[in-house]
Amino acid sequence: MSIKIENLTHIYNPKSPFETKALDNINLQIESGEFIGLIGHTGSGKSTLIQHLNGLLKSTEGKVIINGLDITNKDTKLSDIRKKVGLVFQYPEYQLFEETIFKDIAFGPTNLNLSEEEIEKRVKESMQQVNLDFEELKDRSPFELSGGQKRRVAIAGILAMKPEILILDEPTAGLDPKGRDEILEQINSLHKENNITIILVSHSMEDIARYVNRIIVMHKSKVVLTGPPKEIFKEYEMLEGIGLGVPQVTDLTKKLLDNGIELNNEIITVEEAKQEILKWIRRKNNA
Ligand SMILES: Nc1ncnc2c1ncn2[C@@H]1O[C@H](COP(=O)(O)OP(=O)(O)OP(=O)(O)O)[C@@H](O)[C@H]1O
Repeated sequence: MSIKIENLTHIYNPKSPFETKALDNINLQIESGEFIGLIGHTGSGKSTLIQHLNGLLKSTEGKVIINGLDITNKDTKLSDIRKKVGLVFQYPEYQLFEETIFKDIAFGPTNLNLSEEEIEKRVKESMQQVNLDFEELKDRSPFELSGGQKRRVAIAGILAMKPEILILDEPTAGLDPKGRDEILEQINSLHKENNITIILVSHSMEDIARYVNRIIVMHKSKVVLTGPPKEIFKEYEMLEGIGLGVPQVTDLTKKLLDNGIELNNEIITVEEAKQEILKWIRRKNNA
């Protein structure tokens, strides 16, 4: 499913002393199957933007078009859109409420009036997708789980709706490095295996650089950069200027380059850096 955003502006508390323009004339096109990293400093407008993608917020001006359908049009049935656009909020584990993990994940599919067999199939599948053991966990309370496991239950609940667009707002917030890597790997597999459109909201360039096809950078309610990670990281000074920076390994490479060590300046993973440095050492030894 594709997303087109045209001249989207959102003002909170208009015409009051608390008026805030959270989105200022946003224009974006996201193609079906893209894996997007949406990044920006706190308060830049990321959460406001994603809430427009399934009609949770109403635009002050502008349009949001999902697969050709204008969801800002008052005649569009938002319930149909919400079945296809799955939104995982920040700290989704706080929204778990059922007495068993099965019931929690089955909540969305049950509301779709699916058969019991289909609901069970979807709960099993979505638990597998986030690496949770169905037999071991289905009858347990979600509240007995660790923070990372609770988050996976919450994500499984959205996956069980079989969304065609999956939006995750800071899915790694508050997790330890291992938990962060696991969640990101699972999201990456979901993208590879199902080719759904994914939008991953993050503060961290490190988190998204390895996985996404394209980065959208927001700053002060506007989209200021968009492109593949390697292109975005060339805008080093601008990213520093808006408090985002680049992944540490890209930063290190730049510093080595500035000091006369000839490396490819498009490095975004530790593995790429390792290979480039080894090549440089070999060149040096052969000279
Ligand atoms: N419900 C609201 N009412 C009034 N102002 C709001 C509301 N939600 C957000 N804002 C304001 O809109 C601006 C954008 O906020 P938003 O939450 O979209 O940013 P963000 O980039 O998602 O930030 P974070 O990374 O901290 O989640 C901020 O100035 C914020 O204070």
